[in-house]
This record gives sequence, structure tokens and C-alpha cells, in this order.
Amino acid sequence: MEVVILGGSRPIGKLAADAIEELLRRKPDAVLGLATGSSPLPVYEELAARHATGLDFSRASGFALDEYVGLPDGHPEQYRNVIRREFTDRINIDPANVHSPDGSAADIPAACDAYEAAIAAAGDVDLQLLGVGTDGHIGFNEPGSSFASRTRIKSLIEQTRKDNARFFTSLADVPHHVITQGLGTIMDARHVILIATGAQKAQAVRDFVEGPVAAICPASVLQFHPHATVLVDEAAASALKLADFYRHTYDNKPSWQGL
Ligand SMILES: N[C@@H]1[C@@H](O)[C@H](O)[C@@H](COP(=O)(O)O)O[C@@H]1O
Repeated sequence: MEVVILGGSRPIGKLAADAIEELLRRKPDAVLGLATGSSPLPVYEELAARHATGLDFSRASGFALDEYVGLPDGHPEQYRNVIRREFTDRINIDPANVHSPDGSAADIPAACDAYEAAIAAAGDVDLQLLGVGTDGHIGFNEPGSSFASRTRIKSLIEQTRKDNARFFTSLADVPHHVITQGLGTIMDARHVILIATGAQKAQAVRDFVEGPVAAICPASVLQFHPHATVLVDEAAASALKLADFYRHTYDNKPSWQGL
């Protein structure tokens, strides 16, 4: 796991966009794993700007990490709509190639299996963007999630509902259930870039980067990933024991820049 400590959201967005740009140049039909939440927004901002000056997504495809269950189609907080609004409507990716779990399916387990099959049929995710919850969740894999899990329905813990209530009118409007790619699904991505910013993420970052690998902290499974990059600002890095080592080792230059 490479931990890169950067000056803020803007350089983080640029560095992650560099990785995606490099991937698209090497593999124009790359499969991107897309995350919601505020953490990846600077990446989408940067990619939209690069698209305006020629970066081509026409052959790429995308798979969202997760989705709320039960929000009516067209609801602005349905993650499929968030991903479109924040990212895919701003680039030239084919909308037919942007996939999300179906949170309003009549048969949820079948929809989860179909999502796994679609990811596999696309050849698996080349680069997965991730944020992290204050409890260490990735996607919506809450503490206790199996490291072998695949796409499935999950219940949200109260802290996550509270964290996400800012996007809704009230806490009562935040769904209790979600569909999320499993930790096993996420681990199949060839490269994972996790972004965490702000002091409220410092403990989660410390726990998953330097703590034991344990289901109580789902993101800690990334310690087993052969190519995981963690991009953090100073505030999110503030509880890391080995911060100076990471600064020295990665020196703002993750592996795709020839480390
Ligand atoms: N399902 C999403 C996660 O994918 C995201 O990582 C997390 C953190 O969001 P933020 O980046 O806004 O802190 O929020 C939600 O729970």
C-alpha cells in the first residue's frame, strides 16, 4: 500500500486524474470503478476539465460501487444520478456503458448477481476510486463485512446514516438498506485509489493503513491488495504513526509516476 500525503484536495484530484489519464492512454477501453461521496469530487472536476481539452472517454466504461435501496427513480440522491451529475454527464463516456446496482429491483439478490456478472463480462475493474467512511467502510461495506463478500444488500449502521444525512432533507429520509460491491469485488480491481481528506477521517485512515487487518475496519483489507494507493491530505494523515516515512518514501510520487 502506498500512502501519499498531499497539500489538499486539489493536488489529490490532480494526482488521481493523472492515474486515470495514464490508464486511458494505455487502455482506451478501460473499466473505471466510480465512487460517490465528497472525496472523489476533485478527481471528477479535474477529469471534466481534462476532457474539455481532449481527454477521451468514448471507449471507457464505468461501474458504480454502491446504491441506495428503495429511493424512487430520478431521486437526486440515487447514486446513479449522483455519478451522472458529478461526472459522467461532463465527459464523453457512453451512458450505456455506465452501470450502477439496481436499488429498485424487485429481486435484489438477482440484481446483485447480475451486477457481478456485468463487471466480470467487462473484464473487471482496471482502476477503482474509493472514499472511506468514518467507521472504515468502503463502498457500503460496513464493519463486520466479510473480506470475501461480493455485491449484495446491506443495512447501514446509524453513524453512516448520520454522516450521509447531509445529502437529504432529514435523517429519516436516509435509506436503511443499500446494495454494495463486496470487499471481494473491490479487491479484484487491478488498481485501487482511496482518497481521504479532513480531520474527521484521521482515525479511520490510521486504523486501515496501520492497524490490524480486521473485519471491524473493512478498508484494512486493502493491506492485502497488490496495488493500493492512498491519497490523503495533512489532516487525514495526522494520526499516522509513519507519516514521515510515507513522506520520505513516496515524496508525492506514486508508482504510476515511475516510483
Ligand atoms: N457509500 C459512500 C462511500 O463510498 C464513501 O466513501 C463514504 C464517504 O463519503 P465522503 O467522501 O463524502 O466522506 O460515503 C458513503 O458512505
